[in-house]
Amino acid sequence: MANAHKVRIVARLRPRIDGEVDDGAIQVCHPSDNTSSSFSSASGAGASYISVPNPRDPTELFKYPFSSCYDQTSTQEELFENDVSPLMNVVYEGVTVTIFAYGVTSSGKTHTMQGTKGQPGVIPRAVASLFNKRSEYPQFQTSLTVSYMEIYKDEVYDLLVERDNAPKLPVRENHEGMVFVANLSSISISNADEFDAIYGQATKNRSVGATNLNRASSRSHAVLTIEITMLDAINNKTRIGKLNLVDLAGSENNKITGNDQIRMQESSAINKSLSVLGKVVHALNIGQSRIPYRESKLTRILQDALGGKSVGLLICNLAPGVKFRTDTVNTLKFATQTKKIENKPVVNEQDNRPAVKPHFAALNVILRPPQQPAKALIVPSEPTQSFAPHPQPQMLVNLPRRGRPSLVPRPRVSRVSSAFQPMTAPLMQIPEGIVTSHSMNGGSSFQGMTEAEINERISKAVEAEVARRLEERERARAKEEEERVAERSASNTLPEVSGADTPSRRRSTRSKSRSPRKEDAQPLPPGLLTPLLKRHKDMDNELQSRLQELERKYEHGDKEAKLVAALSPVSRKKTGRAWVALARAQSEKGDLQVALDLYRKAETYVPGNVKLKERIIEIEWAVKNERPFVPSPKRPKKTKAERRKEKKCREKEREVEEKENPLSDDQMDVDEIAATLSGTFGAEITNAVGDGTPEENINQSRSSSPAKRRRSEQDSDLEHATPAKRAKTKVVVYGSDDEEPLAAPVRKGKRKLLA
Ligand SMILES: Nc1ncnc2c1ncn2[C@@H]1O[C@H](COP(=O)(O)OP(=O)(O)OP(=O)(O)O)[C@@H](O)[C@H]1O
Repeated sequence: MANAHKVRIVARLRPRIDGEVDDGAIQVCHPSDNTSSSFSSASGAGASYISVPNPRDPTELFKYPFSSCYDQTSTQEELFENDVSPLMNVVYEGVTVTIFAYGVTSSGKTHTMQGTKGQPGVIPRAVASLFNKRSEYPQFQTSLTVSYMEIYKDEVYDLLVERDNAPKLPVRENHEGMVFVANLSSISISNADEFDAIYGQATKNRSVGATNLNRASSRSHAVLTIEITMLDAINNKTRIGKLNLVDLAGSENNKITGNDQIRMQESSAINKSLSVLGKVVHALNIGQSRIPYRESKLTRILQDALGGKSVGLLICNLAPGVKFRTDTVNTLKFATQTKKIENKPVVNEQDNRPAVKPHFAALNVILRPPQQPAKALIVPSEPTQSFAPHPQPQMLVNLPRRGRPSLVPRPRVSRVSSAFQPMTAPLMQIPEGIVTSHSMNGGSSFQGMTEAEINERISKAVEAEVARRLEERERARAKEEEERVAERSASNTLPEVSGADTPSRRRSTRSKSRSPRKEDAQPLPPGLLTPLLKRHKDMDNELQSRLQELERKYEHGDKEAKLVAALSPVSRKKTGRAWVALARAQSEKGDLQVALDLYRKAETYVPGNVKLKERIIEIEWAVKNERPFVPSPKRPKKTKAERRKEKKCREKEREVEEKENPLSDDQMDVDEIAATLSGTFGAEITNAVGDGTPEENINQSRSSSPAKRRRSEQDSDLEHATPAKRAKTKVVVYGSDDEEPLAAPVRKGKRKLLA
């Protein structure tokens, strides 16, 4: 599955809840569907769409077509069967699927994802479906694990451990660029009931609080991951499918949530992370080279679902209330942009057959990490905390190395069903020591080792290698010397036969002795050819040993390339630097050939370094032409003042950037998100108004600026507009799937298209 796959978007409008003012202005339209179905999932020109009046201009109607649109009467079952169930097969194909619910606070995200006992949502249905589907894949021995985390105030917590003891978990990236949450626990589950018990308990750990808008408002983003490991014993392969179910916290307008200080802080974190999500989506859409995933933990963790290797489904939840109108428009604009994002899903499958090639013994000895004791099986429903320094890798390493990092934490402790043994074969055919660490650690190449220990091992490896090379060089020199002595003694003998020992004479004598003319053929004195024959033998030996050396180097080079790939960028740089230092020392000593070898070695670790390339070319030239190497003069070091000046310049640039982009403000609230989204998605958005009661509107208009009052009036114009007035609207269609404007129902010639 290497083709691009766009994120699928479905919209769901929830029913009105008690005390809510619903003016019926948000409509779910199914133009190609004349039946009274509560949803439609046609695509193309006849696609269903959500229509919303522009909160600032009642004569304008926004239309948002999506893959499926669910109205207020839709059921949990309909949504699951129509849009979620087909993705369960994709998980069984070994692909990561991410489903996330997005919407303003109280729009029904938790209801859709979690549901209630009577109306179970996407999560319990998906897990039940995954268990049911096991029988459709009899070729696999299947095991399922669950992990569950929340991102609360931009910190990650494990929901499978007691809330009081839950530490903040770090988000890390392994050398494959895959993002994972370190030390996140996961539990093996063998049936849906077991899952329900664990999920029910874990959900109680989630941060929930009451606001004016929702009695049980989620104060965090929750990410539940189900991982299926499928062992194909016949073909000796393992496939891993993942399902990420994400219930995002809702964006909030603090003017109407009535939040206290704690809620305000939560709200600020929620809104900030959502605005970063908006920025990421925007950056992906305009093809920016830098996607700001790192600006929030949420986007880092969702990285794979946004332009990564997974299949994505966004459920866009909408609230019908008048007071949510602006936020609803923002939600729809966000969804419209998200549907343009293309992912490149890949199948996570690995071959378990053991590596054929022998291991690279030397590096293996030096770099092999300490052996870890076998990990105990973890009893389901009793999540234990592992303190292993490094978690399991997130995805299989035989995946293509390009592409964006993976989403979702792979559990730090492998919990396997007792039905079969865990995978034991290395995941990649690279030196054993490296493979072991690589395959057992998500974040580091060397299991259980600190950076200092890794560096120490690297330096030892480098030193050993250099010592070996120097020794070799010495041996070669001694041999050369021996040859020279032998040659000299041979030429000392020759004058007895051929006269004075001038170089030209020596040359001619040698040529004569090699190809004697018949007429010159004379019996040579006994023992005369012995040194020459010895020399030939030596040359043969040398040639042979050089060939062997070459073969060894070739082999070594291959291993080394793998070693380089297994190191983190920092370790690569450090190792490169160590080689350069040694090379420089050799070049200063005048041993250019050794220096050249060492520089070349350094280059394998830092291939893009231009200076290093130049140095190699210079030394190569010097060696080839037997000239002394004179290094090109060093660039003068920058003074403190110059460095300070440069730093200031950089800071100034950053400030300008931040000014242009107000999203970096931690205290951002929903108004700012609206402003950002308006910039991002091309329409002007106002602040949300109150709940529409006359008293509140009066109070609000008294306290607000004239501009805000004007907007407020326009909003209320629309709210109280008659259907006839609303019918006299211009229509703006956002992000139609086929980029064709939908037919405008009214007001000919006044249609605007914002793609
Ligand atoms: N489709 C629906 N049918 C019936 N009731 C619904 C539906 N969707 C939501 N609700 C009700 O609306 C209220 C708010 O829903 P919910 O808590 O799921 O919103 P939310 O988007 O998760 O909010 P928050 O972001 O604040 O956590 C709940 O009382 C829920 O039962």
